[in-house]
Amino acid sequence: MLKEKWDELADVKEELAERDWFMGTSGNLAIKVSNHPLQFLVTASGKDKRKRTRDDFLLVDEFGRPVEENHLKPSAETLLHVEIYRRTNAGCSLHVHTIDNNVISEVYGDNGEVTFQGQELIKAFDIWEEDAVLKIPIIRNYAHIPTLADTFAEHVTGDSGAVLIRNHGITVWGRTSFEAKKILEASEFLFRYQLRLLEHKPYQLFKVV
Ligand SMILES: CSCCC(=O)C(=O)COP(=O)(O)O
Ligand SMILES: [Zn+2]
Repeated sequence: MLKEKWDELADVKEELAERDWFMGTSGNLAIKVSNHPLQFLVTASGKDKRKRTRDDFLLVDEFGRPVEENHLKPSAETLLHVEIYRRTNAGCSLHVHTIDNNVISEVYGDNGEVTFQGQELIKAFDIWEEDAVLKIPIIRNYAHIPTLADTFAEHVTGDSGAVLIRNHGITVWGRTSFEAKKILEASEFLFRYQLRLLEHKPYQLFKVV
């Protein structure tokens, strides 16, 4: 099981690396290994996530502490992943910093959320109604990680979802790694679309949906 989950997360990491979503060692990924006790694999802190090595991940418990003595440190943002696995049935959580998610988070940061409507890719969030509205929350980037995790946790209300951290990045989660990746890719598509749209229709910024 552990080996299977390790390989699954390593494959996701490789795919996100191909998209160049781990600039400057940023980003962290996690995958649940067991429910009782709650244990998940998380990326080791400060690594170049474009490389595939035997030190890429370590197993942590429900508090984000390494399960075994280890020379590796869990991601500095492990507590955000902890909140996801404690509160939901998610199986995988992904955090990346991109230019698009940072710019979107700054443009709409004062609103506390960014809203999308009338875009086909909203369906990737399992929202199928014709005029459905997708809201992605934007939270403040607290340097104190327990405070960041507490603020983040307020928005972790379902087994899949996405939260932007202002001028920092996005964290998404899903029941499976496939679902988490789908939500991440769809979010980044929507962010790029919205930013491109603003170049052509700047007044869209003030449109209330
Ligand atoms: C160098 S990026 C700053 C830390 C961060 O936001 C991040 O995503 C990576 O931290 P980690 O400890 O998971 O490597
Ligand atoms: Zn980060």
